[in-house]
Parts: sequence; structure tokens; C-alpha cells
Amino acid sequence: MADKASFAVLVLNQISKAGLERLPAGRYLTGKDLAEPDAILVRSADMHSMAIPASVLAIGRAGAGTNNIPVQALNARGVPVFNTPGANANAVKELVLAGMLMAARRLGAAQHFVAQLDGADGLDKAIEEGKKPFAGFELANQTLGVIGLGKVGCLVADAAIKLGMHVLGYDPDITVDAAWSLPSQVQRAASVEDVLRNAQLVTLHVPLVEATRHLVNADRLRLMRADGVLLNFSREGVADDAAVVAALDARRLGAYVCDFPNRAILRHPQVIAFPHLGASTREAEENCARMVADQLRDFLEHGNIRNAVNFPQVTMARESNWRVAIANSNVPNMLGQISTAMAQAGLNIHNMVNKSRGDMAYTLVDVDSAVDPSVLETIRAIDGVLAVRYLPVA
Ligand SMILES: NC(=O)c1ccc[n+]([C@@H]2O[C@H](COP(=O)([O-])OP(=O)(O)OC[C@H]3O[C@@H](n4cnc5c(N)ncnc54)[C@H](O)[C@@H]3O)[C@@H](O)[C@H]2O)c1
Ligand SMILES: O=C(O)CC[C@@H](O)C(=O)O
Repeated sequence: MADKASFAVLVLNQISKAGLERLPAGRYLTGKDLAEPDAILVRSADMHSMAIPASVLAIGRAGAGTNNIPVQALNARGVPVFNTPGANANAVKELVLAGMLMAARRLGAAQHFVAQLDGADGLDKAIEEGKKPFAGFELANQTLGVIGLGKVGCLVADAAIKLGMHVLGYDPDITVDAAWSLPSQVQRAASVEDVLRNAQLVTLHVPLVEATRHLVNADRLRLMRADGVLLNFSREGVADDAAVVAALDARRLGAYVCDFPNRAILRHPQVIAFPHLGASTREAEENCARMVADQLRDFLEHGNIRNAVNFPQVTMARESNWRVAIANSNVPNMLGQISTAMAQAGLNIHNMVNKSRGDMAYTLVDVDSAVDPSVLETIRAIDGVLAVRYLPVA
């Protein structure tokens, strides 16, 4: 297999020009209709039913959630799925703050009331009389529960503390970096139930995976205060929306703020819904596009893996002109077999890095001379090897 002089990148959603510009036209072809792409750039397009061409070496998600991508199936092909941790977190945080304020002060209904006034004589009286139903509550001194303390959850927790709120956070897998980034005032909850029982407002910031599907269900909703506010900026499916509507109708929940409208919640008077707007700011779209383009390029040209959801972080500075990148199952004796194949072909290993994550492992090997295609075929034939790429410096 020879070095690839150029790469074709299929673009499934609108990706900011700020990112596409980082794939230089001389080496990259980007477009919506490419038959045999080397990579795919995507935002929220559902790829589960898509036939992903065999030519695809990587997927780049300009955003955080990857539930629209068939990651398991791509594992079997040794294809990394990159995302952009934190690149849109501030945009989501700001919309969560807006959602909390809209719910606390009934701003949507109040604005609707003003919009339908006809401006006739007696307007001032109509305003003063009409505002009575819109008296709300202040966020300061309320308790906000944050479920999921990753990039978004940590920013929301920090902003809430700055607004004078008490914050109760829950994340069984919080990273050390995330924990360090949290203000010391954030209290640690023992469970989802603990958060729901003790917070007036509860905001969800977890990925949608099988373990988080209907994380907030009918039983758990019963733990919330009758005037409580639930905010879902995670994904449709993290809260059971039918159960949420039942709780709202039975006056066991005060309001639901949601970024994923569907038939169950549409036009409900106690629902404040946005059209999946969390990440839709100019800044977030540019941040995500730049980050994903850089990661994709580093992988396509050098085999480096940064921020893949299904592979370990593996980067190695280039010290030789001949690099082989191998994705394999995380099983014993893979490195032994790979290095034996290289040694038998008379190749001297200059530098090597191998890391694993769950079922997946990834190896970068720099050698001191050119690699014959037959060596790559030998490595490709090893049981457990999923993908092999040769990346000589052009
Ligand atoms: N509305 C939008 O436009 C928008 C924008 C960005 C992200 N999102 C959604 O928000 C999610 C979170 O984004 P992020 O950037 O903070 O991701 P992140 O990966 O930085 O954080 C997710 C956190 O959730 C935690 N978690 C997982 N399962 C949990 C559970 N059962 N209970 C508690 N915590 C759990 C993880 O440990 C992690 O810390 C994304 O996966 C995406 O679905 C939506
Ligand atoms: O791309 C978008 O517009 C939304 C992205 C957002 O849902 C995410 O998970 O990052």
C-alpha cells in the first residue's frame, strides 16, 4: 500500500468553514457526494442506517455526542470515531442558564402575554393586571442538581455557584481533571436519587448510552419536588418524556426544559423546548469544526489518535520517514506477532507506542527503512488485527 497523496472527506452535515479550511485543498477533497471517502465529517446526522463505505478510515464528529454513530460496528473495522470534548460546552452552559431563568421567571408565557396585547387605551393597566400570573422565583439560594460532571456539567455547576445557587453534583466516573475544575462549594451526591430528592432544579449532562436511557423515569420523577424543574440538554431518551408529561399533568413536577422536542412534549404548557440549539452558536460551531478537522488530519497523515471515543490516545512525534499504524483487538501477543513480522522482513524499529482501551488497542511503529507491501499483508493477516495503514512521509 503506497502513501496517500490526497484524502477525500465526505461531509454529512453543515460543518463550519473555519474547520474545513484546515483541510488544505491541495491535499483534501471535501464534499457531500463522494463515493469512496477516506473519512466522514458529521454533526447530528443519524449514521446507524447508513452503509458506511469500506474505504472509510475515520469518522470525525464535530460535537460531543456520538449516539448517532454506530461505534460498535466501526470498532470491528478498526475505525476511530473522533469527537470534540468541551468545544461546545460554553454554548450549552449558556442555554442551560437561559432555560433555568425562563422556567424560574415564566419568561416564555410572559412574553407571549405581552405579544398578544393590542396596544389600545388602557395598555398600562392591562400590563399591570396581566403580569400577576408570572411572578416567579429567584435562582440564588436554590439548589441545582447536576447529573453528569463532564465538560458541560462542570461549566454549569460553576456558573450556578456564581449565581449564588447551591450545587449538588453526581457523576460516578468523574475524571480527575473535571473534579479539579469544580468549585469547592459543589457538594457530592451519592446517587441520582439523592440529587432528585434534594434539588429544586435538576439538569442532565450525560451521554445517551444504554446505561443512561430513561435515567430519569417515572419512579425517579416521583422523588422530585412538585415545583421542581427538570432540564434535559443531554439527548432525547435520557429522560422518559412520557413519564415527564404524566408528572407535569399530575402537578408532581413544575416544568421541563428540553433541547429535544418530540410529539410527547410539543405544546405542553409547562414545557420549554428548544430545537436542539445547545451547540448552535457561531463560536461553538467554529471550535468544534477546527478541533475535529485537526484531529482527523493528524490521524490521516500521521496515524495519531486524539479524542477518539473508541480508541486510546496515541500520539508519537515523527522521527523516521516510515510509519505503520495498526488497530487491533486488545488480546495477548499482538505486539509480539507484529514486531516478529517486521524483524523477519529485516526492518529495524526506531520508535514504537502501543496502548489499549477496553477491547481496542492501537500501535504506531516507526521503522528505519521503507516497508514492503508484503510485510503489511503479513501483519494484516494476524488474527485480531483490524486495520493496517502505511504512512511514509511523502
Ligand atoms: N444540546 C446540545 O446541543 C448538546 C451539546 C453538547 C453535548 N450534548 C450532550 O451532552 C452530553 C454531555 O456532554 P459533555 O460535553 O459534558 O460530555 P462529557 O463526556 O464531557 O461528560 C459526560 C459526563 O457524563 C458522565 N456520566 C456518564 N454516565 C453517567 C451516569 N449514569 N450518571 C452520572 N454521570 C454519568 C461521564 O462520567 C462524564 O463525566 C453529550 O454526550 C451530548 O449527548 C448536547
Ligand atoms: O452539532 C450540533 O448541532 C449539536 C451537537 C451536540 O448535540 C453535541 O452532542 O455536541
